[in-house]
Amino acid sequence: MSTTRTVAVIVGSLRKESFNRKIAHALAAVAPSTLKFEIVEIGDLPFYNQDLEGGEITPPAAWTAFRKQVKAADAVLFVTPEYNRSVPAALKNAIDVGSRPYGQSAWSGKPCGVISSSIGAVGGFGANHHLRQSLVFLDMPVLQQPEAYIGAADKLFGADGKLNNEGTASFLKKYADAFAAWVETNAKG
Ligand SMILES: Cc1cc2nc3c(=O)[nH]c(=O)nc-3n(C[C@H](O)[C@H](O)[C@H](O)COP(=O)(O)O)c2cc1C
Repeated sequence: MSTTRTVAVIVGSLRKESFNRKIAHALAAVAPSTLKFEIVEIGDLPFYNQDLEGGEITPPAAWTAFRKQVKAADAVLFVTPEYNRSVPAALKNAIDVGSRPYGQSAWSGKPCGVISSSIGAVGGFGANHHLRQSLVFLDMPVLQQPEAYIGAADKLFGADGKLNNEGTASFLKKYADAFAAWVETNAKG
């Protein structure tokens, strides 16, 4: 019997009707049942500020809760838009918050995947690869193939918020299967 693996899903957009959030849900719906996806919200995390923790100082409760949620997961899936050819500030802040205090990073060693999506044709390639730069330093094994740059995101969903593009649906299935195998190979324990 396969082990159930929990996946912390980090959505880089804070927008209620975010296409990236919808993509995250669409992927979870077709993924193998061994993966349990939980979106970990990042919108209420105060900006990282080293003055707010260390020694006798109690860090913001939202940071502590976020770190705990990420640490509890077996793997991480980032689903993010591209902002000005890079990673949205909210996502970068979440990465920074999770990476501290020094030596206690919540990210360390967790297998992960990166899906980027935008309404443009390039599918968030810039954000995808800027994010990968941080993931190297955070020591997170990243799924390499298939790469996931999903363009024209505004054309993929119906009025009910459901994916209505067959090509994208079958790509997400392929991605989810590869991600499940990657997590199984790289998860600790
Ligand atoms: C501040 C900002 C910067 C953006 N920069 C880019 C960009 O560099 N490349 C791109 O393809 N789309 C860019 N967009 C458009 C996004 O692809 C679009 O807003 C998309 O819907 C964001 O994803 P979401 O639906 O998950 O919020 C930008 C949007 C915003 C708000």
